[in-house]
Amino acid sequence: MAQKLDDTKLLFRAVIMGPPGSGKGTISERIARGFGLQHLSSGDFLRENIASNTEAGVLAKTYIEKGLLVPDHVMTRLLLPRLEEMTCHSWLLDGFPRTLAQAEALNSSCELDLVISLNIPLETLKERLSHRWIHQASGRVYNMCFNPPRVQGVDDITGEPLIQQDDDKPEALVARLRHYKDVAKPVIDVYKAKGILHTFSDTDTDRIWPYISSLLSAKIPTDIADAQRASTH
Ligand SMILES: Nc1nc2c(ncn2[C@@H]2O[C@H](COP(=O)(O)OP(=O)(O)OP(=O)(O)O)[C@@H](O)[C@H]2O)c(=O)[nH]1
Ligand SMILES: Nc1ncnc2c1ncn2[C@@H]1O[C@H](COP(=O)(O)OP(=O)(O)O)[C@@H](O)[C@H]1O
Repeated sequence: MAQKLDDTKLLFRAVIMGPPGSGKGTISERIARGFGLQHLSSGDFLRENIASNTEAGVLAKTYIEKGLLVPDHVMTRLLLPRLEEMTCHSWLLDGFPRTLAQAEALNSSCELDLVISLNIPLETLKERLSHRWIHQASGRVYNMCFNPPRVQGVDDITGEPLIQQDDDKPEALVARLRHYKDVAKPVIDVYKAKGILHTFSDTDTDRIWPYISSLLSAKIPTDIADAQRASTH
């Protein structure tokens, strides 16, 4: 159950996991909008740190540029203090934890209520990522078929050009997916053993979403969702 802080406030802490392209970012945005959870994306947070040249950002950049995961101690040093600042908020973590060591560090700092795991077929992932374009500065994601920008090739908010990432190319993607599976399996096993794992399998985000939405509606009382929405907007 959600952690009780005082008589009026309940907090809800969730994690969303899934391979690259599984729709974590897309679903996280819907959850943030619909249920008022603060969306915390490790990728966005790293990009912010890189853009503002923090010590951790400079270090993380050297790994990301090589297509590697950022070391666990760098990730936990970055993310855990951020979570500690959010003691009064309900949140949804996207992209963290990715490894068993990160899951253990998170475990010792807070109690999770729910883990959503997206299980999407390989062919679907390849197809989606080959159509993915992003606005690099903000991390905003588009898909030329599923959610195209209003003007082709241009970010809706800033009007700046969109780019396609090298690691969304098919050869790089297969290696990334294999790596994801190896690293994520023990993390998924931990959450399964805790009884908080919910796995969703389909080729389509729009078909998965109603199930996630009703799960969250059952777990997050309406008044809490309303209060969270009011405090995040
Ligand atoms: N065709 C199609 N595309 C989708 C669907 N759901 C998401 N997408 C698109 O697929 C791409 C990947 O979705 P994201 O939400 O970025 O996935 P992610 O899991 O956050 O990906 P990473 O950032 O690589 O971890 C984006 O271009 C989405 O717009 C869907 O149901 N159908
Ligand atoms: N929890 C994490 N542990 C290690 N590295 C991470 C983590 N989250 C993000 N990263 C690094 O940041 C990069 C960008 O992350 P993200 O935007 O989630 O994109 P993707 O899921 O496509 O790899 C990752 O490829 C990885 O190098």
